[in-house]
Amino acid sequence: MEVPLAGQQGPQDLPCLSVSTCSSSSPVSSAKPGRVVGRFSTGSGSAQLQFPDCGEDGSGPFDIRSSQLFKLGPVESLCVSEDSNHKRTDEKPYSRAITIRFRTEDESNAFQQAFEYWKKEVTGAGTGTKLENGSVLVSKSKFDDKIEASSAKMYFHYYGQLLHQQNMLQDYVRTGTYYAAVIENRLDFHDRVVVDVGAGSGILSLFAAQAGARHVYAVEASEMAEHARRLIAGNPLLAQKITIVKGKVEEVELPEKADILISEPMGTLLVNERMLESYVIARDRFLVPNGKMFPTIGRIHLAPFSDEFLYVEIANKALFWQQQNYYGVDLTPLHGSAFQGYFSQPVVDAFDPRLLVAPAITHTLDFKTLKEEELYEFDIPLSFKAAVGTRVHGLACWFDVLFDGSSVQRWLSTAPGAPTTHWYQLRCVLSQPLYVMAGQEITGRLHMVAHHAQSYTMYLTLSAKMWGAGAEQGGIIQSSMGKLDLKEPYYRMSQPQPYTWAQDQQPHQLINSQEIALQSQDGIQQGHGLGTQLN
Ligand SMILES: C[S@@+](CC[C@H](N)C(=O)[O-])C[C@H]1O[C@@H](n2cnc3c(N)ncnc32)[C@H](O)[C@@H]1O
Repeated sequence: MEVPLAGQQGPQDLPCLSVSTCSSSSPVSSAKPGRVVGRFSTGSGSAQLQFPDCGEDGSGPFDIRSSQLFKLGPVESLCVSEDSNHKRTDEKPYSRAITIRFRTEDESNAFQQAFEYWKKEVTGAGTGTKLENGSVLVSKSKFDDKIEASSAKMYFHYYGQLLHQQNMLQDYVRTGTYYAAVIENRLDFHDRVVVDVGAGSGILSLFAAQAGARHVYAVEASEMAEHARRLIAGNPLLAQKITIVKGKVEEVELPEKADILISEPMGTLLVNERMLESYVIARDRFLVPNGKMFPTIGRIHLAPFSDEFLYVEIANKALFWQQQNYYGVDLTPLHGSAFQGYFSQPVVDAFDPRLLVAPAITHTLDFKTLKEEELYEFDIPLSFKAAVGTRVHGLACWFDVLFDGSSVQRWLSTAPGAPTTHWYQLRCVLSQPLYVMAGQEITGRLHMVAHHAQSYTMYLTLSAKMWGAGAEQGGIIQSSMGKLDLKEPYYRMSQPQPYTWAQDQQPHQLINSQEIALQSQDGIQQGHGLGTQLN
């Protein structure tokens, strides 16, 4: 049903079936039972919603700027409003609520759209403040301040499509681990208020409801919120416990605080997409002090690797630009840039852990205490001891997250060698490899700087110290640097995987010999991580 959008000043009437206050289940008095009109208008300098057919007993007027409309079901909504007489700070600020019933789902959707229109366009809420002279002072949300509008548009468009939600749902390592973490820790959910941060299809909200949550607020900014609404309505035993709230966690208001947050905010290398920042903002906005977070901590693991085949593959991509007679044109002036360009792409694929040259180091992010700003720019100092003598081609990275439940602690791991997830692993390949001897120290730094396109620029330095005769004179003999864009990964999953491993082969044996055999690895599904693909 199309909503006839109101002009800035003209009132807009929309039909409802009945209105009841939340303190009583009986409808508030109406002139003609079964014929109630919800009127959106501007009055006393602000946008209001009222029900002129009803009496004064709690049905309005509502100041739309400080009100929220939640869909309780296909033909039922809840309108909660901040009480303007509210003085005490120790009470929940929303103290007035009505339930609105509609004859049809179309009427309900039209009302919802009108509410959102009046909130955004007429009051300027969410995008700015309406000044007395009628102009709007734009004060964007924390999300809009950090993220380019074009990036956000593409991002939420991507997640608004079922096929991409399906890709995540079909990662059974991921979804199965979430399910186990929730159901095995049902004590943490039973009779608790839950907020699902970035609910997508609503799957985690449904898990939380299965675990006995008292109520779940499923916050989702993309159009997927509409699909989630339908999915949840189609599971009626759980639906009554779940409210979909369409909007960004940085902007929406909820009627109560959460005892526990659940979310899947992890991107490639954990931090891609910058959704961890939204998770932390949701914690500060919605979680009770000492409330639980699922996941609770995240860890990035990093180790040097040796992969001659991968290195040659990347270096060879730029060979095209070495042609001196491409239809009579010399392409070589661009060879250097193309070469650097290919090495600026982190490689996403599943690799054999025996390519690692040293035990991994770990960088931990504690979601319960992490500050949002700490994710804008951070440094991971690197220090390894090579287990073998080999060429080091770069840094391999993966992550895991912990669900620190009261009953069971569960890890979701994306490590090489562990069951493959849609995140795979990530490798930063250096254009200048280092040669190391067994036992040699490799040091360096990974400096991560967030950018406005919901990702990071990665600055990697690796150095190998002097080794053997004359080493006591000190000094670093080799150093290699790379600048990579986490938003522009090279998805290599569909490429032939180069290594075959004999059953009895020990780690690093092949690294020493650098024997390379071709093996096609069909059937690996393309993953996603922000860039051309997400998460
Ligand atoms: C990785 S998906 C996870 C979806 C779902 N929770 C699941 O586990 O299948 C992240 C979801 O969060 C949503 N999202 C990302 N940032 C958000 C924000 N700031 N506010 C609300 N939703 C957000 C995206 O649109 C996307 O649907």
